[in-house]
Order: sequence, then structure tokens, then C-alpha cells
Amino acid sequence: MNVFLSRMVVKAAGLVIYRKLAGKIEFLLLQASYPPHHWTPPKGHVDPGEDEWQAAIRETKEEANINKEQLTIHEDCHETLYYEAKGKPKSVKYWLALLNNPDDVSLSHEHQNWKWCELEDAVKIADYAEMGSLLRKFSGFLNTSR
Ligand SMILES: Nc1ncnc2c1ncn2[C@H]1C[C@H](O)[C@@H](COP(=O)(O)OP(=O)(O)OP(=O)(O)O)O1
Ligand SMILES: [Mg+2]
Repeated sequence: MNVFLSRMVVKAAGLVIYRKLAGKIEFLLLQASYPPHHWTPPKGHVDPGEDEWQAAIRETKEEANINKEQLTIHEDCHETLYYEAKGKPKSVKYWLALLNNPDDVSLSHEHQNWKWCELEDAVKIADYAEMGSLLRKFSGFLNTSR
């Protein structure tokens, strides 16, 4: 991406959180409380003075009430999505993270629901093609690193 474009891009970051339950891997998706009520992993905008890593961890705490200490973040498994949101180019960097204990999740006012989904369901519910590819890639990472 050239310098001009990279300055215009709205940066966001988040964590693709998964848990292992009954031998299955499930991904956490949160549903926006505002239209189009889309489902994404916890994520949000990078604040001034913050980098993407810090934003991913802060947003996960704010949106899903999950602390860094409850997670094992796979620092080497990450991917950035680029799309247009509200007429502006947006980038969202996601890292993969295990929720160590399959604890409850609680929501911020920005979300109205959450779901733990196995891969194929997560791909369907998250809906966007690039998010589907990202989830498949992260799932592949888990299958080869186990
Ligand atoms: N992977 C995607 N590809 C294309 N469009 C997407 C994708 N994810 C979400 N959108 C759409 C849904 C919304 O219309 C719009 C903004 O959604 P989103 O990027 O999730 O940010 P947001 O404004 O809801 O919250 P946040 O503060 O968490 O970034 O983009
Ligand atoms: Mg958000």
C-alpha cells in the first residue's frame, strides 16, 4: 500500500478467540447491536498513541470482558483484512488467541449477542468472504501446530 493510501486507512485490530470444548475448536463471534447487525470477532479502532497489538487487547477486554491473562495469543498467527467501511478504507489486523478456560463472555453495549461456532458455522455467520478465508487460515494453523 502506498503512503498516501496508508494514511487514509482507518486502522482497527482484534483477536480471533477460540476455545477447545469436548475436543472441538470453537470461534467466538459477537453481533453488533447496530445495523447491519454483523458478526465479527472482538475488535475496534486503534486509538492515538496505541499500536494494533495494544488495540486488539484493549478492545477484547472492552467488548468481550476477556483479559490478556485469560488468553494464549499466537503472536505468529495474524492476518490483516482490508475493506471499505462508512466510505473509508479500513484495515483490521487480527491475531489468533486461545481462551485458556472456556469461561463465560460478557458483552459491551456495542453488541447484542455472542456465539461460539465451529469453523463452518463461523464462516457462514461472519459472512464476509475475506473473514471466511482468515478463519480457515487460522484453523489450518491450529491443525498443523497441534
Ligand atoms: N470483513 C468485512 N468485509 C467487508 N465488510 C465488512 C467486514 N466486516 C464488517 N464489514 C462491514 C459491516 C459494517 O457495515 C461495516 C463496519 O463494520 P466493522 O468493520 O465491523 O466496524 P464497526 O464500525 O462495526 O466497529 P469497530 O469499532 O469494532 O471497528 O463494514
Ligand atoms: Mg468493535
